[in-house]
Amino acid sequence: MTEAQGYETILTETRGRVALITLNRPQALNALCAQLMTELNDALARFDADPAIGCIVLTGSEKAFAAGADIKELQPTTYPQSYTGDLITPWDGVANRRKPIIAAVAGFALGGGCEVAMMCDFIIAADTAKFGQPEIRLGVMPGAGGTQRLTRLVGKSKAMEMCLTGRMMDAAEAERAGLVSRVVPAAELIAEAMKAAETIASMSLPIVMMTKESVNRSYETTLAEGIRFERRVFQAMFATADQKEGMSAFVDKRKPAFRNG
Ligand SMILES: CC(C)=CC(=O)SCCNC(=O)CCNC(=O)[C@H](O)C(C)(C)COP(=O)(O)OP(=O)(O)OC[C@H]1O[C@@H](n2cnc3c(N)ncnc32)[C@H](O)[C@@H]1OP(=O)(O)O
Repeated sequence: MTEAQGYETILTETRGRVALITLNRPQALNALCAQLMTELNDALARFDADPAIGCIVLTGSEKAFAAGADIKELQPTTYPQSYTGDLITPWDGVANRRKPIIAAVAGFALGGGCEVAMMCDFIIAADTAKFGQPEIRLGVMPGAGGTQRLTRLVGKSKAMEMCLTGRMMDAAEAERAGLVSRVVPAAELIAEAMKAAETIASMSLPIVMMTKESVNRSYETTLAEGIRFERRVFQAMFATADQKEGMSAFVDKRKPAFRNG
């Protein structure tokens, strides 16, 4: 079902328990202007809060997932405006959602576009995808988490090279480096991302959310703390009806019917 929500820079659609958000500024290669980020955040918050939605797919166009922050908007910004306006902090809304978000990337994912893709829980790339942090060529550096998330995903050497030279990585290199979970033919990108999202959305929502939170914890804490966190969350899962249903269904040789409780 396509929904008219009054957005101008994104399109939203729901298919069963999956929400599909498409960045929609084709004339600017989906450059991430303030309005687009506000609309994206609003849509993500709405789907995150909607109990009928179990997973979100975020995509762009064939030519560009997003070619970065909107350079024309940023160009006249002064330091006081940048500091007091805290321009990039609203972008954190993408990373702070509790339901899984899959980035389906075709074409350019550059600068802020690469950073938004990395804020998602995993990236499925079309064979046309190109990733890069070219900010240095504009006289700045990544400012929406790129120096941190890229380094954690691909390691210091490759992250340093990409941030210092602005070199782009193609889809095959991105897969080898661990930036993307897999590469698919461009014509199959949305179908593959939707299939993965439908699989996730068919699982128990509380268990999905606890799993996402636990994996993310590995970025933020020591191994010992992370394992303690995982242990507590794992123990709590035995208080859910879906744990009983999932394991009973296995024993009974039938498909589980999760009730998200
Ligand atoms: C600073 C922070 C926090 C984050 C950032 O993301 S800074 C931006 C980083 N991104 C870039 O530097 C990429 C900029 N874009 C390009 O280098 C090229 O557009 C390209 C290599 C992605 C594609 O080149 P192509 O020749 O195929 O297309 P263009 O004619 O260059 O672009 C078409 C159309 O889109 C406008 N465009 C592209 N990217 C941006 C952008 N990031 N911000 C604003 N506008 C962008 C481009 O100006 C052109 O529009 P006009 O025809 O109206 O000039």
